[in-house]
Amino acid sequence: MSSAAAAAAGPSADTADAAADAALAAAAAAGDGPALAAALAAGGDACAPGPGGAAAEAGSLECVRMLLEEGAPWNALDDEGYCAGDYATASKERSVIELLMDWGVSCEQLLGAAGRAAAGGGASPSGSGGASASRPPGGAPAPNADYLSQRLVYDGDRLLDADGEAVMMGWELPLMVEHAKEICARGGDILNVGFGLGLVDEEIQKHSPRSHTIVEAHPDVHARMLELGWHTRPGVTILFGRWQDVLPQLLARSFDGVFFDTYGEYYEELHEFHSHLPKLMARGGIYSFFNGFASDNAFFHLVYGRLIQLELQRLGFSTEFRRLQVDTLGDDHWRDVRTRYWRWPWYFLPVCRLGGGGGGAAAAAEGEEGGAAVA
Ligand SMILES: C[S@@+](CC[C@H](N)C(=O)[O-])C[C@H]1O[C@@H](n2cnc3c(N)ncnc32)[C@H](O)[C@@H]1O
Repeated sequence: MSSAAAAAAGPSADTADAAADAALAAAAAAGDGPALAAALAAGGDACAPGPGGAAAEAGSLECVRMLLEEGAPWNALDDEGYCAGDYATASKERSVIELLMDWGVSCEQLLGAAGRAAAGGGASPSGSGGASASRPPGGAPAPNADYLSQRLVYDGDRLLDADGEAVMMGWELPLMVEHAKEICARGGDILNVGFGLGLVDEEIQKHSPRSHTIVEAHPDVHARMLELGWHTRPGVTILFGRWQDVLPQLLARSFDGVFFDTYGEYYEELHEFHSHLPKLMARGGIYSFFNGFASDNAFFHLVYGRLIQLELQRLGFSTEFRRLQVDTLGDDHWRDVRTRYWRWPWYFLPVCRLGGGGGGAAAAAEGEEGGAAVA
């Protein structure tokens, strides 16, 4: 703890200092990150004993900063499966949350850049039913090649892969209704990447866009689209192939609304897709994506939200997240599904506008549901 911080922290600073030293020593001895979570686990007791309040928070902040600077990973989980950010969130220590959030974002940015430079690297999974682990190293051209070559099963209101992983499920319909509403707010030409169950596409159709382009890579899904007659719908164009492969056709157009929801891809693929958006979209156009990154940990999920928000900001987008309520998903929802890929009662729906500015469905909805920036 710096002397300035110690002075500001008041009488509890000495105890906090001692606890911080002990936590730091423990972290150094263990050489791992769980000490960081452990330091905050007991409501911050290890960092800043006492009843809480500003002094305790200042103690926690300095303690966490020291641990991070000593190399404790920001994202290590303790035995309970929680990270330091989860504990800081639970005890509402805003400054500690901010520190961990900023640290996490910086680390992920650096890792991403390093991975890209090495044409490989780790990332976090995406996609509605994205349940896979980190992206395998080696920079394989199609990270979901296995998925794209296996048989899929349409089972009522869900689409499963050969391993029983859910590619898309009907419970997401209320989310897709809102995604469609946002990207169609300006009307015009709409692009959707990833058909799945066609939920978002059915919703897009209800907004009567001037044109509606759908990119889909899986042969079984494409066959389903033809079976359902999507190719005969007025204004609809189906591009069969990976979005990466049909990109030249997409870049020949300009879209007013874009939605991205693939399966078995990773943050790196989303990052790459984003890099094309300024060319793909008309000024004032609205972009959204299925926000399922790191959905097994609330804090990591928020870090990814911030990371993507910053990335889109650099590309000229303003991003806000609308918080939507998700119905309780009981056991019946997950019958025969290998991985329960969603566990939260909320969903942060991204609304990203090229060129910034307000208005649109998101602004209209803000009064109703309350807009939420990530963190
Ligand atoms: C989660 S589903 C999309 C669900 C859709 N939003 C809905 O409302 O039903 C993901 C879809 O993306 C497709 N997909 C996966 N990788 C792709 C890629 N690189 N390019 C285009 N489509 C892809 C999958 O085959 C799958 O149909």
